[in-house]
Amino acid sequence: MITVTKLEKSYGRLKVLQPLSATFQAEQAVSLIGPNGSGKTTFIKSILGLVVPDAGEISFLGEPIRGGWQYRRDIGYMPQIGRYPDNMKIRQVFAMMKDLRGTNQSPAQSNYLDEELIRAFGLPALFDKTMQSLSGGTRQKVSACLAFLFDPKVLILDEPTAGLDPLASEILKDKILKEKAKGKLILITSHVLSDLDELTTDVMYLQDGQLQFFKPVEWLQDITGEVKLGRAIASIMSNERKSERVNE
Ligand SMILES: Nc1ncnc2c1ncn2[C@@H]1O[C@H](COP(=O)(O)OP(=O)(O)OP(=O)(O)O)[C@@H](O)[C@H]1O
Repeated sequence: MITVTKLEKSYGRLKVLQPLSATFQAEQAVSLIGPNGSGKTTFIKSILGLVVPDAGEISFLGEPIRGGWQYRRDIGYMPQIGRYPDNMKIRQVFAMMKDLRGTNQSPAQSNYLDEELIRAFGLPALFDKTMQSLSGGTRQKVSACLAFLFDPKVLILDEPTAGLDPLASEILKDKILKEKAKGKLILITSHVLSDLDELTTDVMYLQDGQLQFFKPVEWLQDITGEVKLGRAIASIMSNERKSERVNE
């Protein structure tokens, strides 16, 4: 569904993505994990066309994305920090997004809106609040609802539960599981690995912009003997550190 080939990105002298290749298929829920600054958001933004890579190629459903934007209609994106016009009310943000999507869309496509999460979060009661007046968590809820709104084939979620209260986190995780069951491709980053346990089919681990591994979660569980993602990753990382010390 998405193929990334030898992707590279630097900011000045800092190599943020070393040549990185990966293929993502429908029905996968890929957890993109790595330390702060390892290049996860840069990788995601490259797929979304928000960061222009220095080298390499990304294709979506077999077509290179370079210079194109139509493919973005098939991707729902929840950014780490959503930015919205301060004075716009929540209802206006949703209306604006629907208007933008409504243009050049066939009636059949424009009819289907997934507003389940809007109701589950109780957002209609807050529709007349302006974006600048919202708490961080409520702003995150708006971002989440927009990612799911147009029933996209792919969901890219950057730290989706950060800032959400426990109930909202569970509501969002249930929604992600539901969309996963429909066979969508889900790409998700989080530092809260316990949030990923139920969801993950595959783990992509980045460090210093380099892909350390991209494997099914069962592989990770087998080689570490750990069921929980957090423990499995910790086990791999501490073994790597030990072997680095031996090689020093
Ligand atoms: N626009 C930019 N200009 C300069 N440097 C940047 C820019 N965007 C990202 N970087 C740098 O690239 C590196 C990777 O950043 P990125 O946001 O991709 O990491 P991350 O793995 O998502 O981190 P986190 O877990 O903290 O969200 C960091 O060192 C960051 O400072």
